[in-house]
Amino acid sequence: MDFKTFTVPSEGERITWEGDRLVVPDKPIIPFIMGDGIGTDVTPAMQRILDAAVEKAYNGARKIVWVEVYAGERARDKTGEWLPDETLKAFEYFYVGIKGPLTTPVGGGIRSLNVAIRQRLDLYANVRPVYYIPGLPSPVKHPEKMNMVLFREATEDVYAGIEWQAGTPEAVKFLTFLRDEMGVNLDNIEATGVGVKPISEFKTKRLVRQAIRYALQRNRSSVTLVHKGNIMKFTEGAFRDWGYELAREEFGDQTITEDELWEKYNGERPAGKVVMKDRIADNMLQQLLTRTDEYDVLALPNLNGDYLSDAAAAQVGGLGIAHGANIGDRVAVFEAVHGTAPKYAGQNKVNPTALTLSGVMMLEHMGWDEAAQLVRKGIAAAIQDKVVTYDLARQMEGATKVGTAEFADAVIERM
Ligand SMILES: NC(=O)C1=CN([C@@H]2O[C@H](COP(=O)(O)OP(=O)(O)OC[C@H]3O[C@@H](n4cnc5c(N)ncnc54)[C@H](OP(=O)(O)O)[C@@H]3O)[C@@H](O)[C@H]2O)C=CC1
Ligand SMILES: O=C(O)CCC(=O)C(=O)O
Ligand SMILES: [Mg+2]
Repeated sequence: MDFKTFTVPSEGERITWEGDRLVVPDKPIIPFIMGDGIGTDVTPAMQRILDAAVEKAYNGARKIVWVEVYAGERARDKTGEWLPDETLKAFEYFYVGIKGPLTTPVGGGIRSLNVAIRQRLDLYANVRPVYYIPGLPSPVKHPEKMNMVLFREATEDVYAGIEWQAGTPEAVKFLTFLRDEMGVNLDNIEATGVGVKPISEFKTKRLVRQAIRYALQRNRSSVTLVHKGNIMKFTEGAFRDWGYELAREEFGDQTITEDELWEKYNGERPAGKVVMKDRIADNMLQQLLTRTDEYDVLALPNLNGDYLSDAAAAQVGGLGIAHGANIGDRVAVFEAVHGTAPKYAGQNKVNPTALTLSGVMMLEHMGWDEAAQLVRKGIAAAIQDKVVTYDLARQMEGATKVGTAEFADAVIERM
């Protein structure tokens, strides 16, 4: 495969698939996007930590061969485009990659590149684990009760980008159609913006399938469908109904509903079965705080998943810790939950843990569990020793506040 915007390193090899198995060579080529804003702070720190862990775990027999692919401001400067096709092709070709955050302007300008990457590579499950690492500061009394994995649908919902600005001919045409042809009671058509929220059976079911499989493989107790289906009946309500339907159709022997749990099993979950629940999203946001340990795996439409990920992360260290992955059927691109935090860009200040733990998810996806464990150990020890970046230091007593690069050093020393 020929690329013009970057040179494929001669040293490494490509990760491939053999049937259902990911085949990872000893020197896999991993494409990465540096990211805008704090991307240039956290991405090199993450790479340094992962490199040290791989070196230590395999005594030099394995090595990640990084290759920068371009998106966002660096792509615009280099190629004149925000998201060159080649970048998407690189992720498709190399199958596993990682990205720093990319800026999206509010109210106008380019559409989200982060969303575009997920949509165009069909990375439909945005997976975000949220759990407590001992020693993390928290605004709640029992942060250790938090242990959830969010499966957020990442290709549709209001993120599909089907919307028109107030006063444009498209908005007026669409709203006039709704009023005149569909009988919708609308006034002020000339001064109304409008967006469309597609939620489909196929895309809901494939997301819920991944969530249930994950729960079964890891003996997690429940999968909760989080929706606002009382109000958005045919989108979020349908998300709930299709989720339950999928569980019945494909996992009938391995899942039970909450009603069955109480009626048939007296509240005692039978071994090997996952309890399917659903909650309305506003209630779920308070239950994150009040009944934290009653929730395990969550499956959510795109917008709910976006909101809930940051809210849940706040209970266990915040956005400096929150990590994740975008997983499709073949390709996976790992990324932190946070954005570009522009006010801290280039200051060697922010926490690289979120992107580094996303890198740990990448190592585990590759089957490099020994290296992943070393990184987890180093991060846990640095937090225990209270050697942390500003975000955690400001919530702790007796912490040693360090910069991004120095935190990476502290992790490496403790691996
Ligand atoms: N996937 C992606 O690439 C994402 C991109 N974005 C984009 O990022 C831009 C900025 O978005 P914004 O809403 O400000 O959200 P951000 O997540 O970028 O930042 C919000 C706040 O979270 C804290 N924070 C974020 N990252 C870290 C970190 N690594 N270490 C410590 N603290 C951190 C900071 O808090 P404090 O101020 O309290 O110190 C920061 O001000 C927007 O253009 C948005 O579209 C947003 C989310 C995801
Ligand atoms: O794409 C963006 O700019 C924001 C996306 C976001 O907040 C997220 O994916 O969590
Ligand atoms: Mg978000």
